[in-house]
Amino acid sequence: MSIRKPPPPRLLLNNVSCMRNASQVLSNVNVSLHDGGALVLTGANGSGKSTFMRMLAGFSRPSAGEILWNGHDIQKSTIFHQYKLQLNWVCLKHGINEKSTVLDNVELFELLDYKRGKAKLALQLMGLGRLAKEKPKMLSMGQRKRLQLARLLAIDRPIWLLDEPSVALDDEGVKLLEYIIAEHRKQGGIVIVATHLPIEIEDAMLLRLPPRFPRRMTLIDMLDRADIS
Ligand SMILES: Nc1ncnc2c1ncn2[C@@H]1O[C@H](COP(=O)(O)OP(=O)(O)OP(=O)(O)O)[C@@H](O)[C@H]1O
Repeated sequence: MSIRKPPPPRLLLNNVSCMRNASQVLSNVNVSLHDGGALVLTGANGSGKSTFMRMLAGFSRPSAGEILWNGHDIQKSTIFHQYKLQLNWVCLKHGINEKSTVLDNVELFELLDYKRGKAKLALQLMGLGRLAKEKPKMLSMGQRKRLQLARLLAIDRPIWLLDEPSVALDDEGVKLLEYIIAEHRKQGGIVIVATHLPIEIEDAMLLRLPPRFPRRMTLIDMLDRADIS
């Protein structure tokens, strides 16, 4: 009987460190994700969550260690080109074109990905169907976030990098976000979320980054000492 080797993780961070502006932000991070996996990244302000996401998206290079996709180092240019096409990225900067309609803002993303036909449905699912023909200036902050999430659904790439995806969402929006994450994982997608806000993601790995500059005093202690009343 032959024993089959388990498949390598789809994504592996092997002792990864990262510098920003000549100072060490991430040190010796190890993460392994298979299809359908999820990682929730938490930590204090400045602890390196966005740096982690930027590194995975290829905007920053690890200063040590390696990031492997399907067992290949993403820093190799031929691999990186293929790897980038797997990524879907949501962050606090909305990247919304104010001159186009809400629908065009999703369809443009589809077009860049040589896809079409899912934009309207994605907007409807995110509760923006009746705003599809409006300009983004008509959208609230939470609706802008929903527009970003509609893009995720429309272009449907396997690895989702979500930096603070629930900021500005109402309770229903957070439930929708949790729902689309769960559905994406059922299809074998991988989801990495950096967040300060609570989010329910079943069986997600949790990585809490240590604070970079531990505070000796909290703001409350300082106010207490100053005796402001
Ligand atoms: N553009 C930049 N150039 C140089 N250093 C930066 C830059 N942006 C952030 N940093 C540094 O990198 C560190 C990590 O920042 P990062 O944005 O990754 O933290 P974060 O955990 O996402 O924080 P937050 O919770 O506030 O969003 C910060 O302490 C900051 O000093």
